[in-house]
Amino acid sequence: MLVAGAAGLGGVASNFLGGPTGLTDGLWLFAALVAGTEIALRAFAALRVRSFSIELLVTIAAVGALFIGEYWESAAVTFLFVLGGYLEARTLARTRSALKELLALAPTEVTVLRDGTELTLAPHEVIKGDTVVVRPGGRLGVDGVILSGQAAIDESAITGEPIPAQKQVGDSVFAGTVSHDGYLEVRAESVGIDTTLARIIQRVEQAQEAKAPTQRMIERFASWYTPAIIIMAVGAYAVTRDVALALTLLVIACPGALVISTPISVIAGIGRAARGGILIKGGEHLEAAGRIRAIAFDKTGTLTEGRPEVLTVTPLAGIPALPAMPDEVMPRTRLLHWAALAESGSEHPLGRAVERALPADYVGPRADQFETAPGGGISAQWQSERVEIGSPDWLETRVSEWSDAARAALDEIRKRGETVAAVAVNGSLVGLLGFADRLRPEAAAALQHLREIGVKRLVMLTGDHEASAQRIAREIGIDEVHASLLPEQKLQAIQAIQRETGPTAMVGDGINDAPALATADIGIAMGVAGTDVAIESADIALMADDLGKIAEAIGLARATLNNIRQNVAIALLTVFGLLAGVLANEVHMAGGMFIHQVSVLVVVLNGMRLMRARPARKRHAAPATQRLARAT
Ligand SMILES: Nc1ncnc2c1ncn2[C@@H]1O[C@H](COP(=O)(O)OP(=O)(O)OP(=O)(O)O)[C@@H](O)[C@H]1O
Ligand SMILES: [Zn+2]
Repeated sequence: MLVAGAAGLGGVASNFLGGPTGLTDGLWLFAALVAGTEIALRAFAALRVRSFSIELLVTIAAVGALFIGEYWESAAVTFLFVLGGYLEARTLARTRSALKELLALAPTEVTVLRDGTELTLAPHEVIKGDTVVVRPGGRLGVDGVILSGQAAIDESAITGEPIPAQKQVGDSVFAGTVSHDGYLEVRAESVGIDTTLARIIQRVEQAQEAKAPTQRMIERFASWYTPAIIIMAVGAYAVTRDVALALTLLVIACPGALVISTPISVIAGIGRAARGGILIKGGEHLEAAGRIRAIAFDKTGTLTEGRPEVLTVTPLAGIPALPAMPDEVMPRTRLLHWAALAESGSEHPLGRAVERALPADYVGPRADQFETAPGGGISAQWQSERVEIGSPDWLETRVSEWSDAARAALDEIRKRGETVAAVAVNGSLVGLLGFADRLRPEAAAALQHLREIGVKRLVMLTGDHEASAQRIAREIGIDEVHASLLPEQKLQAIQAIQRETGPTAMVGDGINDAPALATADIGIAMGVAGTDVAIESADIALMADDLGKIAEAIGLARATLNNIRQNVAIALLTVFGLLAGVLANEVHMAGGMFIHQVSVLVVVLNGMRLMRARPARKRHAAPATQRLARAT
């Protein structure tokens, strides 16, 4: 590029100063050969895989110009093409690597405590299980769990959340985050390329390669457009007998700006989203997210915090004590013991709640075997006892009798809007538990915001009973509730919404909502930092546990779609404008190439604007104190 540019300029100088024509043309010929060889080689490589490239158009035009003695045109066209390609590649690389800056956030040195002495190691030298020391103001070099100490940790590198989260013993922390205060000892869980930060960046790079539907369409278009242009140029020559005109047509019709129009926006949009803690899995999902008209929410863990508490414990008459327990244990405690035994192998949030309802030092027996019924409950075997816990509807078919007293107790708990789980031992109902879960503090405002940005329909899908679902729906302002759904019924509900309203997103925890998440046009998982499965299975993964990020993701997706449309418009208008100019005999080859290359750069720069996009995000966050409380 530099040699061709220098030779071309030399030719211009020679021409201007009235040098011999031989010298002037010789310099331009030399420039055209230097810049053109590279273009011709690329055109040839593409032809070998039977693809008509833009380079082919330029090569034909440049060679043709040399044949008719237009050395200046040939030199200018080839040089401008190479220069434009270079600038485009540079800006594209800059856009792609913007995220890599995040990696630079991980420190280059980590302090590790081994056998009571402090060692300074490179992050990848840390071994899983090492104790890593983090001083106030220090950055974490590994993913891990806090062993001692507590600190306010700025996780913005991962979640995009500017407000630090208060973390204490047992909480997970991530490489690239900063401890604002406090001395921490952290047990290393993932190091080097296995950290959440490193994996996010890797995932984003893959996502940026995944083609959007618009991009595929444009590539198909270009594959017949290029040969069509050659035929058109030949036709133009046949009619006008004007070689220069035919060659100019080849140059100005280059689809360069069109081909880059979509990928540049997708790369920038996905990169921008990732910096806000929103992982979008590819151009396809970005486009789909921009078209969302309805959103379905799972209840537990999505609209609520997913940390239910046991509020009501209602043992029924005649509840036995666990075989190993002394007889004086109160019936309430007996019920909790049976429930904890049944839940001992379960991952369900209600199971965790039962565990928390018992004293921290309680160690009960664990089930020998258990079987979960998704959306129903869990059935466990311990020695000769069979214990079952689950929704009353599910358990009703598995117990011998459901007494009037039990029915009255059930209605009572449901009236308060609590989620009920019933417990049976060896086929007899022994008691009922009532649970309540706190709403996410940002839920109501986040849903309101989604309505404001034009999402037509917000729906709650839950396995829970109608009464408790309705209570939560009222409080956060969702008017459509589908309750008592089994996982496959959630899937059918999504299909119905898609038929009635159009493109639908589903927000869920991915535990028992996997089929519905997969069926929705976009599956969104929240609060996934550190959970591999959720990151992998969702179309959009939100690092932070924040419903407000959904509107932000949709806003960014729409901004990207708009940006793509602008780019396609710029590309097409340029080609048509140039075509009119050529037909009016105003535009010639070098000038045409110049304007064409400018249009490519305009498209690239327009795409890059997305990197700085600030989606109109309302801070509907709860006051800081409440948020800190939530994070602990
Ligand atoms: N392990 C369990 N322990 C106790 N109850 C359970 C268990 N699994 C399911 N249930 C009962 O089945 C109902 C539906 O369970 P499911 O897991 O489908 O819903 P969820 O995920 O808790 O709620 P949502 O669908 O709103 O997220 C629960 O409300 C509860 O009554
Ligand atoms: Zn759920």
